[in-house]
Amino acid sequence: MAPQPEAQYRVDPDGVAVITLNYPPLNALHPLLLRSLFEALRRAHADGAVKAVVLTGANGNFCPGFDISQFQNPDAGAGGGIDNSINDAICKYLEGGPKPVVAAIQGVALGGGLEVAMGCNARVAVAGTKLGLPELTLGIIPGFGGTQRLPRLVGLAKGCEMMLTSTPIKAEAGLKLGLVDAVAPDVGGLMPAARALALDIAAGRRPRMYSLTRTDKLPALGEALAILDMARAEAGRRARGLAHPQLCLDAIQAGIEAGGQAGLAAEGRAFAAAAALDTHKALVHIFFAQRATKKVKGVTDVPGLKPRPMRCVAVIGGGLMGSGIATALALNGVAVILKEVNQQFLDGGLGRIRANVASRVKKGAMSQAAADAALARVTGALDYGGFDRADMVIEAVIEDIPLKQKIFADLEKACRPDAILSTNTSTIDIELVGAKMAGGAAARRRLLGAHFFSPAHVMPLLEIVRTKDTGAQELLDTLALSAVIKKTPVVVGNCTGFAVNRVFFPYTMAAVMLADLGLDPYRVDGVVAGRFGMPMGPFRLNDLVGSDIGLHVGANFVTSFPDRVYVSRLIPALNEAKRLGEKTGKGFYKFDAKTRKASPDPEGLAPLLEGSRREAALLPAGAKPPALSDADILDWIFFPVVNEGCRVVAEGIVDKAADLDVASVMAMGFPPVRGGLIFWADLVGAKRIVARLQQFAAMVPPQHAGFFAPCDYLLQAAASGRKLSAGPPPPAKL
Ligand SMILES: C[C@H](O)CC(=O)SCCNC(=O)CCNC(=O)[C@H](O)C(C)(C)COP(=O)(O)OP(=O)(O)OC[C@H]1O[C@@H](n2cnc3c(N)ncnc32)[C@H](O)[C@@H]1OP(=O)(O)O
Repeated sequence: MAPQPEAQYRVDPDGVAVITLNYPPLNALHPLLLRSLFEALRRAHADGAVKAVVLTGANGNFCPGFDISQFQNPDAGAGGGIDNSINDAICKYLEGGPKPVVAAIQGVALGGGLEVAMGCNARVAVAGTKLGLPELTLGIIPGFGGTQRLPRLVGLAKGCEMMLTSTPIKAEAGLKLGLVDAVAPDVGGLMPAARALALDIAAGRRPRMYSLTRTDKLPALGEALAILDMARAEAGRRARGLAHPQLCLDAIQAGIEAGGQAGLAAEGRAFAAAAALDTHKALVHIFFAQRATKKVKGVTDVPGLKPRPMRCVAVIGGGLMGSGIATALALNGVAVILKEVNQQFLDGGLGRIRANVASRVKKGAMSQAAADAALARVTGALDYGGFDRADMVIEAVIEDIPLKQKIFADLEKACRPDAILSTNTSTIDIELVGAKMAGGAAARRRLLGAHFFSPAHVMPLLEIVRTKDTGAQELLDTLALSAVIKKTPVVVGNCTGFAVNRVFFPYTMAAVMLADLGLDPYRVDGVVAGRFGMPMGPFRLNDLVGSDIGLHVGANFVTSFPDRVYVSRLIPALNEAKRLGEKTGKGFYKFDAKTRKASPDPEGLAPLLEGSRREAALLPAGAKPPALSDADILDWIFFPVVNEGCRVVAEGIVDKAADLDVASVMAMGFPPVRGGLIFWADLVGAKRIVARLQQFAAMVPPQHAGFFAPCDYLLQAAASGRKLSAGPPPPAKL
């Protein structure tokens, strides 16, 4: 039976009523839990035997905030049903009731969880507890009084910073700032400390504090307004064009100018305004989609199937990818064998791992002792001796099919029969990689793709590629490993480019087509990055990846999907001119030798563009480039991407459409505020996308029209009104 939200109530002999939030796993504030909490508080205030109240959480945790699933519940109403009645109840029963209330916090107090705690008269937290208001990452603002109480407890500048960055702080920092009143060194010390504090307040031995009406941490009005102005400018810079950070600051400002109570009313209005925006829906979707990637049909739901520990992983190839993968493993407690073909390459790979780890120490992300421990987990190897220790192998050599085939044939002999054999290829068919393995079905069970994104120790996604033969056990083990190394996994099917690269090949091709039509590449990049919110435009991305790699990878798509690729002279011309991008100092852009900063290079690019345009002949001789607006440019580039995404969904390459949303956000930088590729496409509407694709197809010579041809899945959605995110309809019953 599903757990029921409940605030448990008991009164101890010392006169302390203990109210325990209980809603597994983490005690999120479901509306029923809130109702039960206020009911328990009413009881405590009415009970003559109760002197004081301690509010705590079950399941080893205090509270991660309002139950986010309520935002997706159509019966809950707008904004999950949150209205000012909750703020009124916090004021009446937590902060201002007849008995003092002390929060006893462990695990996390986030969002509404921290807001409830701040509504108490004091807070005690276990060392290491995380405290924060991350609502902005969900496209909303704190709605249980956080915009008012946090600045009054920690100061205006710090409060704004905590809300705008959504970054939690630890209890120890909270003590220094005044967010908590005491820190218990361990869980055992929590309840006694909270109980003693509550009784002290009840007996008048300690003052009873009301954070909503405190002003001692607030600066004078002029200074406060200057801080808010700065915060607005910073929010504008960080969250380009987004409304909810500004709404959050509006609510804070209202409270500074007119007092906490007026601030609560303003907060309610600002919350409702933020909750009505698509940004909020998109970010909530990404929150759950990201967690759902870990649940894979036929793998994580198989009764009795348990992940095996991956204690030692061998990485073959110490280049940029291999050393990044090895770094990610070593940093997270996994022993690594790094194999290279000669001492010079091995030294290079080990050096890169050292540099990756050192940079984390330099940034303050880890201690030198932890860095030393991570490096001690890495062993270099020039042959397969010792590979019998490996629970898994990740091959990360160059994209050369015969070389990979030889490696996998060798691995079959060198590794234990239960070891997982994986390749980090970004495009090559996994079955082709394992084609020379002798072991038949048993060998094919343990073969899979483990596709990392560069730099592998930083980028958060791991694409796990299954063939039709990959075993559920091996997939489960790899999913578990991804959790150990803190990557979000997406399990995908085997095809050219898998999910991520396949969906994004039209991104560059559509952009190159625009350049061949006479549009300025720098304008295109500006629109895609500045207006749409990608981290960089397609031409700048080409320079980051390298024109040589782009050409090589692009060739795979030309072979696999000849009906819908756009082949131009432009990228080959860049290769011939040695304009490979950042690594040669020039590509579409030129790069400062010292700072590596990119700047446009229209003169250098002009001859290449002219040559490519001439050869492409997309326009009749002498015709002017089409007058495309910024919105047209975005449609031109992203609708073919959506179209390919629809094919990926329809073919079952992803388990569910939301997996593609997560993959597009985490690997390609698709703006999370748009909810990922397919979520965004549903907001735009299949009908409009089809109409635009057909319009674009008519603008180019017939031999290129296939690039824009809508796939069946998209056409059917446009005709039926079915959501693209719904996945392929089940086969009709005979
Ligand atoms: C009015 C108010 O101001 C509005 C709000 O409070 S909005 C909510 C604000 N709070 C947040 O944004 C915090 C969201 N949660 C988190 O950041 C992380 O879950 C965490 C840091 C608490 C824990 O992280 P981690 O240990 O990696 O576990 P994680 O997998 O994320 O969560 C465990 C489970 O709890 C669920 N969960 C966590 N927080 C939740 C929440 N606030 N509501 C509903 N479910 C939640 C997750 O969906 C997951 O469920 P699953 O096992 O079924 O997939």
